[in-house]
Amino acid sequence: MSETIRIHPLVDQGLKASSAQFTGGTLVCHCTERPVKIRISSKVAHDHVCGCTKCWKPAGALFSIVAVVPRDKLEVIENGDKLAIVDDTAAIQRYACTGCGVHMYGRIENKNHPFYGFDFIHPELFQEAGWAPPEFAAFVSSVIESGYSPERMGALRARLKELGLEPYDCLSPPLMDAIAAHGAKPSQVPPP
Ligand SMILES: N[C@@H](CCC(=O)N[C@@H](CS)C(=O)NCC(=O)O)C(=O)O
Ligand SMILES: [Zn+2]
Ligand SMILES: [Zn+2]
Repeated sequence: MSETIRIHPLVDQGLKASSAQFTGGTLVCHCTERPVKIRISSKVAHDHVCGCTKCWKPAGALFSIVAVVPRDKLEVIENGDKLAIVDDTAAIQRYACTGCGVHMYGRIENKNHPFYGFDFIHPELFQEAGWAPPEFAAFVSSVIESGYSPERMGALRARLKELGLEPYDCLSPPLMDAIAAHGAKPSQVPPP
């Protein structure tokens, strides 16, 4: 009997469709008292599951769900005094709630970073439904760093494909191309 591989509770039963009406909403942390609330006035883009050790995931999940929004479309609206940066040396400064530990958003302050201008959020924290579901799986091999058995990686990648989440060990090819294009020097290769 094949064992069930749990990716994330919102992914394991199949992905929920996005709604054309979704244009943003409110992210809420897990605190029962004085929850942190963040207003997002935008759709989410590049939603994906991430297997890296740095992204916040709920208990029991192997992957996080992460998407981006323009940084000027994100506003902390309640209890922002509870937020603290997890690691201020990381490229993405992740703001976590000091009450419940949930990461509310990640921000890039380096203006030369290819993704400067975008904040990283966990759309499962939206009060509202309808956000675009994950499109691919990033940093898949990184789950081994969290203790996942290397022998089970074949089954894990097969399960991700079954869910429609193509597995990559870094980001997806279009995002990797965007990063490379950002760092490209004037043309040293013949044009196509
Ligand atoms: N293998 C590493 C990968 C960490 C990593 O590079 N994470 C990516 C995806 S979230 C990233 O962009 N990190 C930038 C940062 O964390 O500041 C781990 O699992 O800790
Ligand atoms: Zn909290
Ligand atoms: Zn990550």
